[in-house]
Amino acid sequence: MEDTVLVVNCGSSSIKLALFDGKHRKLASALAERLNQNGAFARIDGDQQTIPLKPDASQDEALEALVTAFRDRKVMASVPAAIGHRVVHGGETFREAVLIDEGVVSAIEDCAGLAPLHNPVNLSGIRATLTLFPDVPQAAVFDTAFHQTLPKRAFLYALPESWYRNWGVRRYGFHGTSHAFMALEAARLLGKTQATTSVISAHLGNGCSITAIRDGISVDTSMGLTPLEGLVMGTRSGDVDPGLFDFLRGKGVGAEEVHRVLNQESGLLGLSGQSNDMRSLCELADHGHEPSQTAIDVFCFRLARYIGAMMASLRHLDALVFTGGIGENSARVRQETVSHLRLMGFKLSEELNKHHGEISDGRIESADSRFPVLVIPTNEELVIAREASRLAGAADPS
Ligand SMILES: Nc1ncnc2c1ncn2[C@@H]1O[C@H](COP(=O)(O)OP(=O)(O)O)[C@@H](O)[C@H]1O
Ligand SMILES: CC(=O)OP(=O)(O)O
Ligand SMILES: [Mg+2]
Repeated sequence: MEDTVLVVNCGSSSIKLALFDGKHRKLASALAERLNQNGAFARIDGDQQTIPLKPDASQDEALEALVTAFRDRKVMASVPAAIGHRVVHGGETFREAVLIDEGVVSAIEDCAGLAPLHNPVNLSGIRATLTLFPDVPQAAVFDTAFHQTLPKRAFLYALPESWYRNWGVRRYGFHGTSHAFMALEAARLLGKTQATTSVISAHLGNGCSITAIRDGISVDTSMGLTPLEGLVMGTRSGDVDPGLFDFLRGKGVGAEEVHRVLNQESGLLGLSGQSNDMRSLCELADHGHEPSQTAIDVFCFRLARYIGAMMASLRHLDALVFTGGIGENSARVRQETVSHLRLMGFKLSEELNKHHGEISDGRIESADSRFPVLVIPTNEELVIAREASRLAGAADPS
C-alpha cells in the first residue's frame, strides 16, 4: 500500500478531490461541478480533457468517475493509505477529527438537521469511498471542530436556555479547518508559536466567515447555528433581522420561501441582481454598473464591522488575515474593507496590497499601520490530509 492520502470535499453541487503523497505534497487535484443538475462535468486540474459524466450525475457517480480517472491517468497507482473527508457540521459531538465507523456515520446523520445543505452530501461522499475502498482508514474532519473552544458568552444566543439544552440551538461556527490553518500559517510568518499568536482571520470564498483567534484558539466567529449567519456571502444574506420572517408572512411569503431566498438568492447575487461571483462584480462595477458597486460596498462594510466586533475578544492582535478566493485575490475588497478601519489604526500599503505575491511574504500593511495585515492562501485539503494520516497512523497496529 502506498502512503498517499486522498481528500474528499463533497459539496451540494460539487466535489473537490485532492491526492497527497506521504510528505503531504499535493500530487493532483480534481473537480466535479454542477452535479444533480443538467450539465455536470469533471476534470483533473491542469488537464485539458474533461472526464465523461452523465449530465445529471450524482455525487457518488462523480466521485467514482474522478477516482477512475486518477487511476487511468496513473495519478493514483494503488489504494490510498488514508482518506480524509470534509464534514461541515459536527455539532457538539465532535471536538476534533475522528476515524469513521458506523457510530460516526450515524452521529453525522444526527447533525444533518443543522446543516441540511452540507451534511447529507458529505455523507454520500463518505459512503461512496467506503464502498470503493472498504479497507482504507477514513477520517472525518469537521468545519465546526476548531470553534468548540468558543466561550459560552460567544456561542449562546439570547434565547430561552431550554432551546440550547433541548435542541442544541447555539452558535457553532464553520470554516474551522481554514481558520485553524490561518492560525498556524500566521504564526509561522510572524516567527511565533501558534499558542502565542492572536489573529482575526477572514475567510472570504463562496461562503464567508470571520474568526477571532486568541493564543491559537477560536474565541469568536461570525457564523452561527448554520452557515447562514454573519458576513455577506455569494448567495447567502448573512445577518438579517429575524423579524423579517413575520413581516414577509404578512406579504404572503412563507418561511420556507424566505429561507430559500436567504440561502440561494441573497448576498452578492441578490444585491447586484447579476452574479454571486466577486470577480464578475468588480468587472461590472468598473463598467459603471451601480448595483454591483453597491454589493461590493455592503460586503466590505459588513466585513469591516465584524473586524471591529472581533476586537472585543482579543487581548492583543498580531495580524488581520485575509484568505479564500476573494480574500486572496481581491485587492479592491481588502482596500475598501480596511479603509473603514482607520480609527483602529489599520492601514494598507497600496503597492503591497496589489503586488504582495511578488514583493512580500504576504504582508500588505503600510509602515504606519498599527497592526500587520496578511494575505495567506488557505489550504483546507492539506489540513484534512494531515489529520487523516495522523489518525490512520494512530490506528495502524504495525
Ligand atoms: N481575482 C479575483 N478578484 C475578485 N474575486 C475573486 C478573484 N478570484 C477569485 N475570486 C472570488 O472568489 C470567490 C470564490 O472563492 P473560493 O474560495 O474559490 O470559493 P469556495 O468557497 O467555493 O472554495 C468568488 O466570488 C470569486 O469571484
Ligand atoms: C460552511 C460553508 O459555508 O461552506 P462553503 O463556504 O463551502 O459553502
Ligand atoms: Mg476554494
